[in-house]
Amino acid sequence: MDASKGKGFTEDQEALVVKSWSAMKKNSGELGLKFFLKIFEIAPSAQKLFSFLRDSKVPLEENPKLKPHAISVFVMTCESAVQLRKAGKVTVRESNLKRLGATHFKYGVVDEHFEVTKFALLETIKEAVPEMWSPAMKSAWGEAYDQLVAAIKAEMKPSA
Ligand code: HEM
Repeated sequence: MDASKGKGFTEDQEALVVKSWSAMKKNSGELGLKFFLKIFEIAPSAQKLFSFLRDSKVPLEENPKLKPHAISVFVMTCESAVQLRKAGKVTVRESNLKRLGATHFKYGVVDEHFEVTKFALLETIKEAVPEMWSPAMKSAWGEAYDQLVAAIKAEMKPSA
């Protein structure tokens, strides 16, 4: 293992993330919903951040806009695992990263929300692929998520 490469993110770690995501992909809608319900169970106040939940009369679990955000978190964390191994850093296109930073800043997302979301993400994966789950898989997803969040946070400032 060469720690100077990929901030220590190894081929094995990338493979663990990619393998589990391939197994989960077909159920991503259902998983995405479960994932966000977990976040709101731990941190009910996080619901207030989402304009489409605030202004909506349909029950939370029926809101059609919730799944896409949940799936974005899964997909982008998985992509960040691939990038970490290949490039040693998260390489979401800069314009996208700037937009993501600005959006999350604007909606008032804070460190605690990212923490709760990490916990819920790992729990969701553990329940989705129990036969694959391992401490190594947990730390691979956790690290890919942390690095992605660090890149988003670095751009969390008002948009120009
Ligand atoms: C790795 C972590 C995350 C990723 C990849 C992510 C991704 C995204 C994406 C792609 C959007 C669409 C808007 C845009 O592209 O600018 C978005 C919007 C948003 N995200 Fe996230 N997000 C993450 C974490 C979080 C967390 C932890 C929260 C709060 C619990 C959150 C709350 C929001 C809100 C409130 C919006 C705006 C939704 C609206 O239109 O009302 N995000 N996010």
